[in-house]
Amino acid sequence: MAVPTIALYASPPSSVCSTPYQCHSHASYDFDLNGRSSSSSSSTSSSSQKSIVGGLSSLFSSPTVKASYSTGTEDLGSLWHDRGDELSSSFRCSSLSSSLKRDHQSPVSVFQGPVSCSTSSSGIGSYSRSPPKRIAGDVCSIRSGTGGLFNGFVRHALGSCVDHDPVAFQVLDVDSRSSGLLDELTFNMEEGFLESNSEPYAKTLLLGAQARHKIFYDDFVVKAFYEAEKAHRGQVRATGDPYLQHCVETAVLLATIGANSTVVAAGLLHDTLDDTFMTYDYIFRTLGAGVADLVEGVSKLSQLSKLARDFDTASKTVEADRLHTMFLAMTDARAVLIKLADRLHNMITLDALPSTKQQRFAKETLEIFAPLANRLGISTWKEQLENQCFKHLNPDQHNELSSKLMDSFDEAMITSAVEKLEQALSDGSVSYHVLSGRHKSLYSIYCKMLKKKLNMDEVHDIHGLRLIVENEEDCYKALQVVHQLWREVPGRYKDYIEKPKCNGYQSLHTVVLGEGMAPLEVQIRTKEMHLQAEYGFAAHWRYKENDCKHSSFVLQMVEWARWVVTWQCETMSRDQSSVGHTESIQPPCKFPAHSEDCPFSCKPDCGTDGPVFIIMIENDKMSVQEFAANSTVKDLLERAGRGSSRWTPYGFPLKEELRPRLNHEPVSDPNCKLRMGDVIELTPAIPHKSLTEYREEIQRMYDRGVSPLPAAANTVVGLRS
Ligand SMILES: Nc1nc2c(ncn2[C@@H]2O[C@H](COP(=O)(O)OP(=O)(O)OP(=O)(O)O)[C@@H](O)[C@H]2O)c(=O)[nH]1
Ligand SMILES: Nc1ncnc2c1ncn2[C@@H]1O[C@H](COP(=O)(O)OP(=O)(O)OP(=O)(O)O)[C@@H](O)[C@H]1O
Repeated sequence: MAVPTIALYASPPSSVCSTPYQCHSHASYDFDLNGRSSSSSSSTSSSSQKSIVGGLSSLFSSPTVKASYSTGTEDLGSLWHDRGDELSSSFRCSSLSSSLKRDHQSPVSVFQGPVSCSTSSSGIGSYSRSPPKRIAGDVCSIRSGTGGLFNGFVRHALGSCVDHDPVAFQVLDVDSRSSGLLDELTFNMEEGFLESNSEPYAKTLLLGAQARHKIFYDDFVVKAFYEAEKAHRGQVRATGDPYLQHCVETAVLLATIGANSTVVAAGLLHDTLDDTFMTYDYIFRTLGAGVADLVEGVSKLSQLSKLARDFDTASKTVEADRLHTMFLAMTDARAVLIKLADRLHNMITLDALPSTKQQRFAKETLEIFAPLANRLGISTWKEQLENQCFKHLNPDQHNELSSKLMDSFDEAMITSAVEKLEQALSDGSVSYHVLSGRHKSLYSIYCKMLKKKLNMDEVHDIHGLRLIVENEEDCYKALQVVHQLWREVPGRYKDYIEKPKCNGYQSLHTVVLGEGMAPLEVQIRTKEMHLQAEYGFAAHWRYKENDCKHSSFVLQMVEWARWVVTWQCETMSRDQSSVGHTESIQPPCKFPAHSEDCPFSCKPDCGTDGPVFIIMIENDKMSVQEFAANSTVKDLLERAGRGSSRWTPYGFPLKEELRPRLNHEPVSDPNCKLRMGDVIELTPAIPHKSLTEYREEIQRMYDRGVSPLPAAANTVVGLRS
């Protein structure tokens, strides 16, 4: 019997949806890696190409049959080493200065080969099925080049995958390892030594990871594992479990979404810079720049997230939004993936912490990390993060809702509905690309009930199916099949094809009474409509964040990060044993660019470099501020009311403690340009009076026997020294 498409969601991405697929050439999706639109059509090939629609949506969709990895992580019990809170609450913690340095922008490729149009024949996972009249796939092209709209962002956010020097591109990362370029840093393996000297539990942990994902057999990953073991030896989490367990679980989560060996290795070592004596240079020497840069990126994100938590910055929507953007833009987007995996495992094991800390972490996760997962399109992580937060922040509502849902929620109903619809479509000779099902997450149900003032029975999309077909005509044919198969719920049919929503969203929606008369929402759309719904201006994350006002730069930046991360995971899931891999990798489709006249498009007047977001700390308050590209420290000081004619490059305060600090170092040149993710700490306000005048005033007060005004004394920092 054919395995239903729905089963794809239960499997790791190495076997995710593999329905061969047609990725249409479409003018509005034609975009090169540097953001330049072009009207050339995609190249085609008859060979199997992973479905952009099926693959991209299924890779990160919530599992219909519960994902196996979530059970795995929970099985391992509760681990928590509350590093965040052990750091000094001041931003002057020692690791910050190292993690915030402005170098090491290593051009590490996200991909493992040159960008080209050649066709990969691999990637047909074991869960592929044969839908009626399957539609053949073709391959989309992508061009490399330099310059263009997104360069500024892309360089920061995506590493070299957009530094498209095609020559450099070919020698980076895993290919470079295999071609021997980095021989001296990699496989003079002391692995045997490490292994024989490791703690006994280490072997068990490694075997456990290998049982869950084959990437843990990769020599490079095994080497990283033993390095992590060595670095964290003796460290325990709050539960008394070895710290290494957390590193392994983080790496398993990454492997499960299809991350490659570099990312998984960095996942294993993600805490080493902050929590152990391991240095950037050591990681660079033993595992290469790719891993070292990622670990450093994660460390930077951890520091910033801690700052935000300490200052409660993210509770304000605008600031939270800037933080999300900054996180995506300041570092390789893959570092964000690692940070998300780290946070997800920490949330799963949150019970080990005292309740006040549980609250703080849950709040921060809901404000920062769940939206980030949503924007990157990793909905399984987003849902798990939100559900965990919900459990800790609203335990009563969580308990009430989950016990109610026990009665109404029916996993098997979705599987069976998929099978029935599949059969009916086959009988009616309606072809389709992907048929998928999902159940709504507990937190999403809760939010919908709150927002629309509904009780649970009135939420009609707890069980949902989505059908992606070739063209509009098939949408309506499929709708008929659905309505013949199940009874329609009156008033719930919506034709967003004939009347698209104002954001351009198109789809047919209907609610029918499925098995046991439970409502079942069915969405039917073409693959172009689906691409817009996932990646374009009607993207689901924007639909969900409709109360946020984003600049078009930010919107498109998120689209880019999401698209590239998805691409990386898709391609890696096709070839998990990536070391030595030489086959060229191609993107799953062209970037879904906006049409020329699209009101949501990033207009050229945004400049090629978008805004920069920085963190400003002033008088014990932290804010995330947006500046135009090329702004300087001086601009920031002026905005903060600290502009001073004295602060020319040559007239900057001599005393270091009077100067603002940029990433922990006193600024020596006010014309220094601001960069995404910079942390600027302003010294207490410099009084307008000269220091001499202040000294004299204080001396006079002292002479009169009056103590100086506390405020004044506080502000005159120079007097303290
Ligand atoms: N990506 C994307 N999805 C959308 C958009 N609008 C609706 N959807 C999807 O379609 C589902 C149902 O939307 P509608 O039929 O408009 O229903 P509604 O008015 O929001 O209310 P309900 O029927 O109660 O869900 C949503 O839950 C989303 O999954 C959109 O603008 N973008
Ligand atoms: N009927 C459906 N079939 C398959 N997937 C769906 C269906 N409806 C939504 N999804 C997908 O499920 C994921 C979770 O969506 P969720 O149910 O939380 O929100 P929503 O249905 O889009 O919004 P809302 O709660 O506002 O109605 C998203 O990726 C969404 O695209």
